[in-house]
Amino acid sequence: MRDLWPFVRLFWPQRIWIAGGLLCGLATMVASVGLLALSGWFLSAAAFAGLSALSAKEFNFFTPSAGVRGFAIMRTGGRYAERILSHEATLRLLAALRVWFYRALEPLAPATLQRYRSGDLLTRIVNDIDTLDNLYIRVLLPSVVALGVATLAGAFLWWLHPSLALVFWLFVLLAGLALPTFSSHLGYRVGKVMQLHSARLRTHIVEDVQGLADLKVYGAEANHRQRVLRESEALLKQQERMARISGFNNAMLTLLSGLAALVALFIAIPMTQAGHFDGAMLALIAFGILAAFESVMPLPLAWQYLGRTMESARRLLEVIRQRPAVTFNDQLDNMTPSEPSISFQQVSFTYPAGTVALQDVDLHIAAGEKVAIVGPSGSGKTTIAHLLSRFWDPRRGTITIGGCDLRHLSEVQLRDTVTLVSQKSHIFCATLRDNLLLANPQADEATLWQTLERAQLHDFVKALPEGLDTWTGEGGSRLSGGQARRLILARALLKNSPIWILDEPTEGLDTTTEQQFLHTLFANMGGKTLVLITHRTSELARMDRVCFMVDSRVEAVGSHAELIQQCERYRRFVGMSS
Ligand SMILES: Nc1ncnc2c1ncn2[C@@H]1O[C@H](COP(=O)(O)OP(=O)(O)OP(=O)(O)O)[C@@H](O)[C@H]1O
Repeated sequence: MRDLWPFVRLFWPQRIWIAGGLLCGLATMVASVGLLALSGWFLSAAAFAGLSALSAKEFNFFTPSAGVRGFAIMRTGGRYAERILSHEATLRLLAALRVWFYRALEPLAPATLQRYRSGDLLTRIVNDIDTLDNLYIRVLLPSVVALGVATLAGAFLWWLHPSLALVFWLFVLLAGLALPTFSSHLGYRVGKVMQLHSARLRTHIVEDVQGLADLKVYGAEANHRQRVLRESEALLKQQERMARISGFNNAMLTLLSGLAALVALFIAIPMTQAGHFDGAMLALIAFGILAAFESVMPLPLAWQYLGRTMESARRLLEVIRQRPAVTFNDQLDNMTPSEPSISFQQVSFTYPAGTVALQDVDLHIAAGEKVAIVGPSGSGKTTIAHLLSRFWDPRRGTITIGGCDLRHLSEVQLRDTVTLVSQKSHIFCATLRDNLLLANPQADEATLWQTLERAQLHDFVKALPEGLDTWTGEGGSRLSGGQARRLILARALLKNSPIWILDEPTEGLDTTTEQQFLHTLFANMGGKTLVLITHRTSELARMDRVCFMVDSRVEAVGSHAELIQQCERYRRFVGMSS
């Protein structure tokens, strides 16, 4: 239950809508009970009155029929208002929950979120948050309405005779408390397991759809289909169990409401004979009890789904209670880097999984310098880019930009100073314009076209029928590799930060496109500081210096020519024999 408290706090801003929904729900139910009870009494009383001409003449038809009409109108109006208010409350709660969860996710990206599969995260954001809806619409609303109706109906029966109220409350307690407790006990585990299977099923499906091309190529579709089928069958089994519990609940509820009316009649009949009230009141009591039980009907289902709701709450909290790999202190924006120089002093870093990625790295890059970082695969090059972007902090040592420790810069300052372009840079499934404006939302039309010109994309975009409003497709799938790289470069140009880190920006491009891309890049560098991480050796002579990394350490730093002269390993790395 503790897991639900953080979510209950999110309900507070929507209290007006929630309270409105609850009040209208209660009014509707009271009107329903009143309508059925009064109608029953009216018909019976009219029948009794019709037995003699005198009593028929004296019988007041108008007040009860006005009451029946009044209750009918109140029930219809109340239901309409209740639906509107509770839908409004639910949608607002959903929006608040999604925004709250997304905000909590942001500081966890990218380091901590690597632990989760994308399908799993999607399920948490969509399904688990939807399931939390149950808390208001299926638990809170029916519970409050049932409590209100049971109190009011019981008070009325007490006024008729206390024993009638006691019988009614006894059966209400059985149906509204004992049965839900029992079914929540039965449904708790089933609900939990059901939520788990449904999350797994979605994760598998998302993953399989993403990797469908590879599954086809390797003929592994059948295996993966089996995996989805197995998960689907496991989910169906749990759904079947849940349906059986629901069926049992419904049967018990009908039995208990019938028994309550029967026992009440059993007590009330002698009272009519003793002259406590007339015979028509028997219809009012029986119909009133049956109608009041309708408010108790949704309770077992609500409690039965509580397991599912709590499992969803647990899954959401599990993600957002993770500690971010880095925390920015945005109070610290009084420190400003004096110049775009970079310094790594004795920096060591180990990934949480235990892989040592950097050891005692010392590297100093002057403002405006262009430095390539090269080395065998796994030597720690990308880790340098990630530490400079503060996706992680070093375990030991200090990284400074313009003399400021990276940990003393606010996030805004750091992002304004350093732009990271990598082969994994994401192209959003949106228009070309949206993808560009991401870097600078204020950029006007003329600036966008100038930037495209600088990135050599101008002619391509101009020839498109929809120009800047052309859709890029998922991950830029409607663009060629070279166009996608240039779009990412254009985005970096729009950002115009003084330090650029490019991690394998030409990966996957053919030599001609790569040359064109690098040409565009160098033409646009101006006085920026450039850190270029690359496997390609063709451009190294154009760089001011090269940092050669081997086994998580800096092996040598110098100009390409110097390293060729001085470092045997470097010579071998660039493919030159000594
Ligand atoms: N997120 C991560 N979690 C755990 N280990 C990681 C992670 N990223 C990288 N590593 C490990 O850290 C080491 C350095 O990786 P890094 O990506 O920095 O190397 P690299 O030189 O850029 O390699 P490549 O040239 O293949 O891209 C490798 O052994 C790698 O397996």
